[in-house]
Amino acid sequence: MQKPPVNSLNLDLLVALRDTLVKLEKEKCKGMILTSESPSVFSAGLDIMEMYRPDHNRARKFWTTLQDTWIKLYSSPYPTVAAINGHSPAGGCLLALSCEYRVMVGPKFTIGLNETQLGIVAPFWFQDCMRNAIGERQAELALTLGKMFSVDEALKVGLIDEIAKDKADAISKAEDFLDEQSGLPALARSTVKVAFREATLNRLLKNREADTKMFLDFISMPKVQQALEMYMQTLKKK
Ligand SMILES: CC/C=C\C/C=C\C/C=C\CC/C=C/CC(=O)SCCNC(=O)CCNC(=O)[C@H](O)C(C)(C)COP(=O)(O)OP(=O)(O)OC[C@H]1O[C@@H](n2cnc3c(N)ncnc32)[C@H](O)[C@@H]1OP(=O)(O)O
Repeated sequence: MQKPPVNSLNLDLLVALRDTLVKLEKEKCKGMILTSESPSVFSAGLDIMEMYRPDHNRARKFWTTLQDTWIKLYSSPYPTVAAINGHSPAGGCLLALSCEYRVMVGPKFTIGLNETQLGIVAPFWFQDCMRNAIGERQAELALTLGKMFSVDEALKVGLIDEIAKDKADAISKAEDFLDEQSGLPALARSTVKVAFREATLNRLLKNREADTKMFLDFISMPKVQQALEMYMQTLKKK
């Protein structure tokens, strides 16, 4: 990802990510490493400006493109690794959680689904991804708190799989994971992957329109708009 300054996921970046994932699958990609050009941010999550005083049609397109991107990434037949070389809140954490393996550069960055702290709610499929990675108990604690984990905490709870000392080390560890996968029969590998992920995927696939409506209704609430405005101001003042 290369959208300065913080790889916030706006409609354009989501379209680019989705189209890349579609292309990789078509071209029978053998494996993908998702990382960031920024030296300190993997992705700042959804672009707040897409949710603040939105145009209804654009907001719908934004959300359905996010759904498409997640479905493609989460169900990809080829192996995927997130080399998390910077902070990774909210939607950034979702991207990392949707890969099969996570290597994060330590020690100073943070990762987590922090939505509750912002007065918004992590959608059920964000929550499912966290639950699948760290288990029911830890996911409930993390999501109700909107907890941002340090790299050490993330490793301890199973949110990431390995710590790297810098980006090059993260890429090297990610390549080791892909090398291990490349020795396996591809169809057997992807069938097992999809079987593990099917229930989570189907939950969104069967409820896409309801999920979209919930998002549009939620961001239309004056209280949510106020919370987003205050949050944007805090970020800008900083
Ligand atoms: C009852 C209802 C039931 C169900 C609900 C149904 C649906 C739910 C509805 C909605 C759910 C929506 C889900 C949202 C998930 C998200 O992803 S929300 C986004 C959360 N992201 C964050 O909280 C991260 C915010 N950013 C940061 O913490 C820091 O920027 C970060 C640590 C990433 C980097 O710090 P630093 O390097 O110091 O950079 P700056 O903070 O100085 O930022 C640089 C400029 O970038 C702007 N910016 C940062 N983040 C965002 C962002 N997410 N969107 C847009 N813009 C962002 C920041 O303002 C700075 O701009 P400036 O240069 O000042 O103009």
